[in-house]
This record gives sequence, C-alpha cells and structure tokens, in this order.
Amino acid sequence: MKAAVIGATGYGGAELIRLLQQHPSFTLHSFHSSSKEGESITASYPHLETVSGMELEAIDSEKIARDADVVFTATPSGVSSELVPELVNAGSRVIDLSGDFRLKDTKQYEQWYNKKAPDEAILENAVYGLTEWLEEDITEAQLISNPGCYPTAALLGLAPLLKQNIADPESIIIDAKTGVSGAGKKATPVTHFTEMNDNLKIYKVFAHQHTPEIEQEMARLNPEAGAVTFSTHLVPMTRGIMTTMYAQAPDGMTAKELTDLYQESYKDSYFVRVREEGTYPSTKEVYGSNFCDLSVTLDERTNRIMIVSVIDNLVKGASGQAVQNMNRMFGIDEKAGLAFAPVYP
Ligand SMILES: NC(=O)C1=CN([C@@H]2O[C@H](COP(=O)(O)OP(=O)(O)OC[C@H]3O[C@@H](n4cnc5c(N)ncnc54)[C@H](OP(=O)(O)O)[C@@H]3O)[C@@H](O)[C@H]2O)C=CC1
Ligand SMILES: CC(=O)N[C@@H](CCC(=O)OP(=O)(O)O)C(=O)O
Repeated sequence: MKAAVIGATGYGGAELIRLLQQHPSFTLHSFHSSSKEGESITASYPHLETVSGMELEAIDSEKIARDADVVFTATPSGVSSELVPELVNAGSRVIDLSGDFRLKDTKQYEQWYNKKAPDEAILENAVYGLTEWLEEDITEAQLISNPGCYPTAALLGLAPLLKQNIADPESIIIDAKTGVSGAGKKATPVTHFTEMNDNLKIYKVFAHQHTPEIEQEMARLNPEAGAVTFSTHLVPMTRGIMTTMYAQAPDGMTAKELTDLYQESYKDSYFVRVREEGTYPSTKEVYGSNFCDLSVTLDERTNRIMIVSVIDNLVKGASGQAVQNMNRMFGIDEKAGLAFAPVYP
C-alpha cells in the first residue's frame, strides 16, 4: 500500500518519512511541499540521504487521491482546514496531524486557534484518534484527526481514573513540559537557541489551544469532567513531553490499588507501559519511540493522586500515533513499523 506525506519538510513530516520508510506494509509513495516543489528532500534533511532521495512534489489533491492509499497532512493549523476537505472530497483517506479537526465545537476552535473553523460536514466525520481509547472501529474511517502532543500525554495518563470515576474530575491539574521540537522547524523569538538554552519558560498561560481538546476528551471519558487547570512549559531539550497530573483521591485508596488499576487498564496496550509502584519515567526512556510510559502514586499526607506521563512529542505525540492509526485504519497489526526500542541514552 502507498502513503503520501504533505508537509514533508516539517519536523512531523520528517518523522513520518523515518517511520514509513521501514514500514512492512506501506511504501512511501510521494512527499509534497508548498514551497520546495522539485527539490530533493535531502536538501531540507541531509540525514535522509540514501534513505530517500525522492523529490518533493506539488500538492495536487486529485492526483494524490488517485495515487496513494493514505495521506498524512503534517501541515499547520489553518492550512489543514483548507487542504483536508479537498483531499477527502477527492476520495483520499486522510490522517491530519494539525489541531483543525479535533474540536467538535467550531466556536471553541475559532476562540482558541483564532482561525476560521473547518467545514462542518467534514469535521463531523473526523474521528479523534487517541488510539488506545478509540471507541469505534476505524477500518472504514476516511478522516482521522490525530491528537495533540500534550493531550496525548495527558489523556493517556488520566483515562483510567476518569473511566473508573475514581477522582473528583474538578480537582484535576495538569502540569506539562515539552521539548522545543514541539514548536516545529522554524525558530521563533521564543524558541531560538539563546532564548531556550539554560532556560525554563512557562508559556500560553491559561490560553493554550490544547485546553479545550483535553476538556472535550476528558468529558467523553467521564461526563462529569469539566474545566481543567493546564499549564505548559518549554524545557531546553529537543524531544519529549512530561505531564505531571494531580487529582484528589477518595478516602481509603492506596497507591497499590491505583497501580493495579493502571496496569489492568493498559494490559493489552503495547505502547502504554505502566511502571511498577514507586518508579517514575523520564523523557529519555521513550525518546524516538511510540511508547507512553506512566506511573501513578498517592501522596498519603494530602490524599492526592499523582500521575506522571512521558512521550516523545514527535512520535507518540504526532507521527508515531498517526502511523498507529493508519495501521488500525487498514486492519493491520497496530505495532507494524513501530515496535522499536527508544534511543537511549
Ligand atoms: N512538532 C510536534 O511535536 C507536533 C506537531 N503537531 C502538529 O503537526 C503539524 C506539523 O507540525 P510540525 O511538523 O512540527 O510543523 P513544521 O512547522 O515543522 O512543518 C510544517 C510544514 O507545513 C508546510 N506548510 C506550511 N504552510 C503551508 C501551506 N500553506 N500549505 C501547505 N503546506 C504548508 C511546510 O512545508 P512546505 O513549506 O514544504 O510546504 C512546513 O514544513 C502542525 O499542525 C502541528 O501543530 C502535532 C503534534 C506534535
Ligand atoms: C513547544 C510548542 O510550541 N509546542 C506547541 C505544540 C502544539 C502543536 O504542535 O500544535 P497543535 O495545536 O496543532 O497540536 C504548542 O505548545 O503550541
């Protein structure tokens, strides 16, 4: 089967190329660019020399739909909302990495992204692809909206608690940190070297566009869930997200019961690894991989649950989960092309 990647010159696109070039059932059919048509991908990414010398092609939705079995749109928010409907209407099966098709409430999208919402008919049929918690079979789905990086880490960490209705959802606080590749390839005044080196920054305080996405999906897991406190920080590292989450526990709960619940919840999920009680994951332990490592514990003095969740933002937080969703869409083993160990140290 054949895959096409739009936005191949970005970080998410480059990661899709890395994952797809060694996939057992898909070949990389074409890469597409809005600004570098005709250039070799190695002009943008010399590390892909000998891996793929293919040329970047223009974005022609009709042609892509005719030639490829699946299309990844690793394009910015506001671009996907225009591009994805063209592809869907031309008959493509699409996995979109942007935030454009995640929020079902278009008013919320316009408020948090400050952009025009996508076509409602296309949006209605988009399936939110948090793979481990998909409620439906996606083998017939035409459009998957791949979750945001922070929501992936946060929701995988909170889902067992929410599903079992263990903690008061109103008490949940999500404190998150990310590596700088989360901001994409272009340096900005916030992310360039002298700003980020030897520094730790809080940003988008109470204004992060992933807040409504997390709330929407928390409510799907537990209708009692409402507004959440969510803070985001930039850390001087390339890849990785750590979310540390807190919730008030009911009386009488033990750390062991919580760990047992998490281990049971994820016993059939290859990519979610729940740590033994008393051990905590770090971002390096998932670097370059599709794993999400979790630990859960209880502070007996405050009766507060603490969950730690780590992912690689470019893999489980973007391109890896997108490939996992593609595997599900095509009814093949969800681990295909993804069952490799993290890069360590
Ligand atoms: N980085 C991360 O960790 C994560 C990113 N995402 C989301 O994935 C998407 C891709 O992110 P990322 O790769 O980091 O971003 P980058 O900024 O690194 O790359 C985005 C690419 O989109 C292409 N592009 C820009 N404008 C247009 C346009 N008008 N039409 C078509 N293509 C365009 C550009 O390629 P060209 O100029 O060659 O067309 C660019 O290389 C974004 O929506 C992002 O929010 C989601 C989760 C995590
Ligand atoms: C470090 C950094 O800036 N990270 C980005 C991650 C979000 C992203 O990738 O955008 P989507 O909304 O399309 O998921 C941010 O915090 O906005």
